[in-house]
Amino acid sequence: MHIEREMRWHLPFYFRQVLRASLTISLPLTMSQLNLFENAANHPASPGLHTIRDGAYYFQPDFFTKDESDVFFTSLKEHIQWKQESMQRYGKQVNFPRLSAWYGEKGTTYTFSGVTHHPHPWTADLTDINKRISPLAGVVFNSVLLNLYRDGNDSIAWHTDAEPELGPHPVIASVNFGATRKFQLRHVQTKEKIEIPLTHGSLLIMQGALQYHWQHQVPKTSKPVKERINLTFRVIKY
Ligand SMILES: O=C(O)CCC(=O)C(=O)O
Ligand SMILES: [Fe+2]
Repeated sequence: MHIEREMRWHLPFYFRQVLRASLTISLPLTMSQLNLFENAANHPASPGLHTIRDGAYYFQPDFFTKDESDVFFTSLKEHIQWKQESMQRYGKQVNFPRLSAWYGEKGTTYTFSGVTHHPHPWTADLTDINKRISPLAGVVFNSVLLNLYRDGNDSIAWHTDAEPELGPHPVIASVNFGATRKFQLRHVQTKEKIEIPLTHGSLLIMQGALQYHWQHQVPKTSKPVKERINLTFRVIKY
């Protein structure tokens, strides 16, 4: 198992635990069992920690139960103050292909496309979700960006979340409710691609160096898909 030296120092508690556990449990396995174990772990969407080139991510397809996820979806859809954001491009104001909202502690402002966003205060749902995911991520998040993808025409283009507000080694936890959409990672140098279907109730934690070496996107799809809500929990330094 190869982990960059730089990353090893920044793996949060949970990742270190999982690494230790997976090393321990793999010891008594026979060679063929080990191969099975590794193949399963190599599937990008299998549950658990994935160490990849220049980074690591943790994925749990059913972190929230179906019932919990149904309740969160309905409640977030209704109570979040969804907004159509837009940006100036070639002298025209262009709408982003999704609705979004920014929530967090007072002071966790976030600047993108030259616009500084002030957060709405945490809601009960957001506090609940934060409490559930924080122990796994090894950090307590102080802000969350929400996106509502209304149908297959909504998307987010290739980008990284390595903004200066997030500090040098950001831990970002992505929580998903509603329709399954493809989440793609692309290595900046090698162009290697990893695809993870983000299912109803799934949790994806991206960590450390990953944001510097990999971009991510949720592409449009011509398949008929229902609405999807994605929450990316972040720690804003302020
Ligand atoms: O919808 C997603 O899964 C990704 C959202 C995202 O990358 C972002 O908000 O920065
Ligand atoms: Fe992102």
